[in-house]
Amino acid sequence: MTTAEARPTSPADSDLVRAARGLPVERTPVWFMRQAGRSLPEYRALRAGTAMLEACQDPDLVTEITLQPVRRHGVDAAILFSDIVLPLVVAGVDIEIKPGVGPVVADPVRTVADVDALPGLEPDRLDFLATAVRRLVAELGPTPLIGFAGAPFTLATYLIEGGPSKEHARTKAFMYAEPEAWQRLLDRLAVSAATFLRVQVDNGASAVQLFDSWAGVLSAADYAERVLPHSRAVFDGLGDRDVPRVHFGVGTGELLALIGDAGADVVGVDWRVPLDEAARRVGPQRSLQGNLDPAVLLADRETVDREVRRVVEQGRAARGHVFNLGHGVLPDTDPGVLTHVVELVHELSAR
Ligand SMILES: Cc1c2[nH]c(c1CCC(=O)O)Cc1[nH]c(c(CCC(=O)O)c1C)Cc1[nH]c(c(CCC(=O)O)c1C)Cc1[nH]c(c(C)c1CCC(=O)O)C2
Repeated sequence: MTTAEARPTSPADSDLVRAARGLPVERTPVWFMRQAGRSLPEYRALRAGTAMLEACQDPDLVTEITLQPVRRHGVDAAILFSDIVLPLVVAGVDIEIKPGVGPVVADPVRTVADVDALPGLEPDRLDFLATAVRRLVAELGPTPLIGFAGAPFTLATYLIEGGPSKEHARTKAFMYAEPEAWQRLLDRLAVSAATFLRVQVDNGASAVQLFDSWAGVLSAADYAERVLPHSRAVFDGLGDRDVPRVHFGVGTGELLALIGDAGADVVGVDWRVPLDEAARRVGPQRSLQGNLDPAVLLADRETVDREVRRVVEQGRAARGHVFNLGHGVLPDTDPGVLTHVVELVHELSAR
């Protein structure tokens, strides 16, 4: 890269991949968790009449929905339109995503026998995923596609609670009461998450993100002993596939160093810890992703601009910075504000 006009010619040389590896970039790359979704009228139109988990298994819909925010906002990466529970659904677990609620499990995992009865994920059931990823990579050209999976702990919370929950009390109770079955459950979830990620990378995804959204409810000691080894197993399941690995959870301020140690090139940070402080906690060996509060996008333009500037500034303390929100785009976000944030981040960070 010698001139300011030089744009990436391949996903492997994109600002997203470079920032994730701590290499110099033309501009701070930006994408948004949940960038494909209800904030976009074109998404709502396309999804009308199709259940979420059906849409995720239709390569035409997956391709189109994944591309929508790339076209509209000019973000620096696409993220596959899918869901963390999809590997379970494909394996045969009865789960429904209820609009406005989240994943609901028909028969929650409550006993050791339930753990042992969980079906495994056969890779040959993922042809739809391979097809969608290949099509996307062809359409995206130099823009990288981020593949993802849910981490074992966060998936276990849905399986055990039976749906979304605040305290995750049943999950923790099971973790303490049945340590061996807990290990087996998280082992199995790690195997299927790794299978899901490998199909995405082997068909052309340029980076992966492991979502451990609810890991922040754990103490550092419990996380380190009872959860981290299984998340590490997911990353290890990628073998020597040379794509950057992002690891994200909400409320993980006290866990940031451990989240990195699980095998990440990039640690995702929510809005609670400023990025300069997060950089101190994570250390100089990893890049950071985040961390604008998604609620800021509902405020006035001055507030949005001030907060975006702050995040870009504080992000300079990190080895590399991928601009994102601290969690997913809220459904009532004005998509025009998202486009504005992309432009502003690029303008503030242009070399
Ligand atoms: C916890 C979690 C889930 N799913 C996911 C997580 C981890 C990220 C996070 O912490 O938010 C991951 C996810 N889910 C979705 C994506 C697509 C890619 C993206 O644009 O980020 C990703 C990366 C699509 C989706 N997943 C879901 C939607 C909304 C469904 C719809 O449009 O009808 C989308 C676009 C459904 C879903 N699925 C889940 C929830 C909590 C919900 C929201 C329920 C609701 O509020 O209606 C489980």
